[in-house]
Amino acid sequence: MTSFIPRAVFPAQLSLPRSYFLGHHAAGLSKMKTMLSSIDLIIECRDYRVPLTSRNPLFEQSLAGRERLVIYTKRDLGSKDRPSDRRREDIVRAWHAPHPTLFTDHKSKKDIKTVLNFAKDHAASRYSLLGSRILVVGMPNVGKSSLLNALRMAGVHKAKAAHTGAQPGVTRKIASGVKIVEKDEEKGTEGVYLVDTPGVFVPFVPDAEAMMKLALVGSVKDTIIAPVTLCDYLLFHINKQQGGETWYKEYCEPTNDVVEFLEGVSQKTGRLGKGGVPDLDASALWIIQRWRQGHLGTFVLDEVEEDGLEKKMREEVGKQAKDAQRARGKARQVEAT
Ligand SMILES: Nc1nc2c(ncn2[C@@H]2O[C@H](COP(=O)(O)OP(=O)(O)OP(=O)(O)O)[C@@H](O)[C@H]2O)c(=O)[nH]1
Repeated sequence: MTSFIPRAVFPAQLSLPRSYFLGHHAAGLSKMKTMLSSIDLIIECRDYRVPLTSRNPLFEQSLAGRERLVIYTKRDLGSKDRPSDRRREDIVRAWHAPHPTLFTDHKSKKDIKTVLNFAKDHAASRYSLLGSRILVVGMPNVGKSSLLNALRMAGVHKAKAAHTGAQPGVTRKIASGVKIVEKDEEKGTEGVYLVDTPGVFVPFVPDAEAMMKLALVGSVKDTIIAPVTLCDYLLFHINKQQGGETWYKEYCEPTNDVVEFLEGVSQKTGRLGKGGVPDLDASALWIIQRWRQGHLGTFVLDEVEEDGLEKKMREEVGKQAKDAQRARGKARQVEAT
């Protein structure tokens, strides 16, 4: 029996859209900037599965110089607490130093308690008559509202205050602060309030692969990239994981062919169109959702290396320089006409 060899590279996707910066992203960001003077701490949420691709230079520029806690959400979808997971987390922590970094699963009481304690200690370290105000920012669908709800439940035992959903763009407006820690008269501390914000997408996605990663983790609406293409990219990643080809054995033999894979899924799950023809789009969307719920392996899509963040920042600077050069060129053309 020949052993299965996964694809080493994913074919270039030249026609894929590479922008998703919407009106409410821009509006949310400008509103955030106007609020900064009344904010004591920023919690920047990032998706655990894309620690590099989810870096948003807009937050770096707008929130620079502010105290920040970086939280990697959805840890349950990317980690199994293997030594390799912990090594990766150490690298990511070092990237953000001196900003502190935490990793959370919104359903883990322990993780939520850690964030809550951080917020309490931070508030206690600086007295403010109005209480401490924390702004929660991050890419669309990263789990900001879920984190807020979990902190509120753990801190003041109150039910959901923010709407959550599986597609990006659920939060469209900046709400008023939601209490997560009560005022404590004995300790002389005021309450802690969290301000939820709309997700803000990156202004420019460097390549098609980054766009597919952001779409897979749910930062981009599912209508933007063809489901079969996205599922093919997911299959590529599943096959790269140790033993990944066995995770879909109920649908088909190990394969690098997305159509063969999706035909197996269609047959097995009854996703068939007229005349029993496999419905590949519906099967692809279903598989992507299964992965997002943690049913098809838990792994990270980005390569995490010690100098990874530095490389990514150099790319961003290079891109900004190119944009500036292009803008100067255009300005010269206009002047000459
Ligand atoms: N498995 C898992 N799912 C999570 C976690 N946090 C959030 N989610 C899910 O991710 C989806 C998006 O969560 P939201 O809290 O609505 O995300 P958001 O960042 O507020 O989204 P926008 O309003 O689009 O900016 C929901 O389906 C949540 O249930 C987590 O830690 N683990």
